[in-house]
Amino acid sequence: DTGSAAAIPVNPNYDIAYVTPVSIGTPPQTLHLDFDTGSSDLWVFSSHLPASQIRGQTIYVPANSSTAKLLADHTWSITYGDGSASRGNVYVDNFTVGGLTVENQAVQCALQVSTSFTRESNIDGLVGLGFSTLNTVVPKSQLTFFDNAKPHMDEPVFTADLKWKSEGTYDFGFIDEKKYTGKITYVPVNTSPGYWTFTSSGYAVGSGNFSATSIVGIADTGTSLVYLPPSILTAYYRQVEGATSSRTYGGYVFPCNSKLPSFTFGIGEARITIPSSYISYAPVTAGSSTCFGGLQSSSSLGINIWGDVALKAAFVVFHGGNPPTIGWAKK
Ligand SMILES: CC[C@H](C)[C@H](NC(=O)[C@H](C)NC(=O)[C@@H](CCSC)NC[C@@H](N)Cc1ccccc1)C(=O)O
Repeated sequence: DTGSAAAIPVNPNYDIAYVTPVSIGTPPQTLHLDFDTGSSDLWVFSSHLPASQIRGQTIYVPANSSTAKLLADHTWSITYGDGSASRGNVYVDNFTVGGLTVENQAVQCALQVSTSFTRESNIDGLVGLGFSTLNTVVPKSQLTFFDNAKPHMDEPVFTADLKWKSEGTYDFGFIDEKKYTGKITYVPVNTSPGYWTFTSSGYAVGSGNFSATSIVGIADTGTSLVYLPPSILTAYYRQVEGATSSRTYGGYVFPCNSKLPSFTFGIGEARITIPSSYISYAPVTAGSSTCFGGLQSSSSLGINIWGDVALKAAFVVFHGGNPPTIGWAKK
């Protein structure tokens, strides 16, 4: 089997996150979920949520699905790096993404979501595509959609073709040669942290020379920005007129009309270049002439994150073989 579905920016002006339409249950209920390689819970806004926590999201109503079954006495509770959180109970139901169906997929129904989820009216939940060891369901942890679908897939892979301010694609079970140029460079993945953790071979700022240095980080489709060690940030923003690290805004900001260099990172011998337009991320507040950078420091996270700002500069293959690997290509 294979599947292919759109990755749609939730906001027309800034790539805060991408959502993908999925069908759950019988008759199918369509929700728009944030496919997130940085976590492993599939959870949805549901009919169990208090109305006060719903602001325009589409909810999953298990009672309206003839194939929904409660997973009795199972609960979940998750927290994310940005401090957001959610928790609830668990059903299993039919789950379809772009024509690829998994029966008896664990669908975690929210009974409580934190305010940042309530505020994001275009995200109806998350589909965790990390390793199932990260799943928070107790007493028995559940498998991700990818782990459930893998045995039925033509190939045990999914690919991310995210795009700057436009609609991209997630493909499941096949690699679409039309979506990239040149060759795909695969590097090993360390699965023990539960994320798609890999080592980049170094970086370059603009047209400067390449600095060969190992950068261990995670490929996280559910994180908007790129978070890297402070020394790399200093090297980058030193080249940006008026750039400062702002305590007020919690990161590097600069005048929106400043000229920004591109940023290149290494995947083995290969090089992926993030255009400067991706790094001038957004005004700090609507209409401001001060912009927030798409590259920020990872020092407060304790982990480097290659989020959407980097992923949308490439075609990325999440290969779930034995052992798993991650592949990067230009496009
Ligand atoms: C503070 C929580 C720490 C980071 C840790 N949680 C995690 O690692 C979870 C699974 N993953 C995440 O918090 C991050 C990876 C960060 S590593 C510090 N990825 C998922 C996140 N972008 C999902 C999201 C999407 C939209 C809106 C908000 C959040 C834990 O539970 O211990």
